[in-house]
Amino acid sequence: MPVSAKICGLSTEDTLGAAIAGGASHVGFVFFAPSPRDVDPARAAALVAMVPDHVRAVGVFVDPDDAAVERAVSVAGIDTLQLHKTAPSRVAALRARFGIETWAAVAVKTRADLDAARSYAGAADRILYDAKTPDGAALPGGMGVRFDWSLLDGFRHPLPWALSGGLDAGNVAEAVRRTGATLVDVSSGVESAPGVKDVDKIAAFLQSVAQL
Ligand SMILES: O=C(O)c1ccccc1N[C@@H]1O[C@H](COP(=O)(O)O)[C@@H](O)[C@H]1O
Repeated sequence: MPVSAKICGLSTEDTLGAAIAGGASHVGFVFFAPSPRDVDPARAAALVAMVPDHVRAVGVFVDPDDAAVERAVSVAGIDTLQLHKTAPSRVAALRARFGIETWAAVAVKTRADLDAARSYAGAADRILYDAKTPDGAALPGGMGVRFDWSLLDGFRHPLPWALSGGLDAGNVAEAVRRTGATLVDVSSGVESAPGVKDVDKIAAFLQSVAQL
């Protein structure tokens, strides 16, 4: 099964170009002020304008209000929502209102955390399994934390899904082998510092994925 990749937290033309040239299926833009990757809708619009039709432009949000999503969709032109810390009813409401593909992030540390995935059946189009970040952390994602991939063993996924959390060029092959993921998502694993994407790391990650 071919594996595709999302490069998340892009904020510059050169790193977005590296993601597209390297074969990313999805590119992500973070709309969350506390994040070092936060982009405003006007800046995101300039970047999304570079994204070819075969690559999806994903907006990453943390329990957003309608106005924030409206700006990202209508001004920036994102075509997929990635929602962290957002209740199933709210995910369903945003998906219905904006009518675009919608992902629900499920933060995983223990097997019990996977139960949350079932509550998104019918509300989201895809589950993004991400590592739970430490209590009190500034961000619910994008911190390079990974979870125990064996927790997914035998789990009956209620929806199509993707894997994220602490992935990088060196571990993505093992992550895919261990979990069977067909879509992987990386942010800090292709950075030289928080919020600073690295074109060589992006290329290396996408090369690792292309070899799977
Ligand atoms: O990247 C961020 O700043 C961010 C902020 C708020 C919610 C999610 C965020 N990132 C997402 O986190 C995962 C994993 O990131 P990492 O590879 O472990 O650094 C990824 O899906 C990002 O989209």
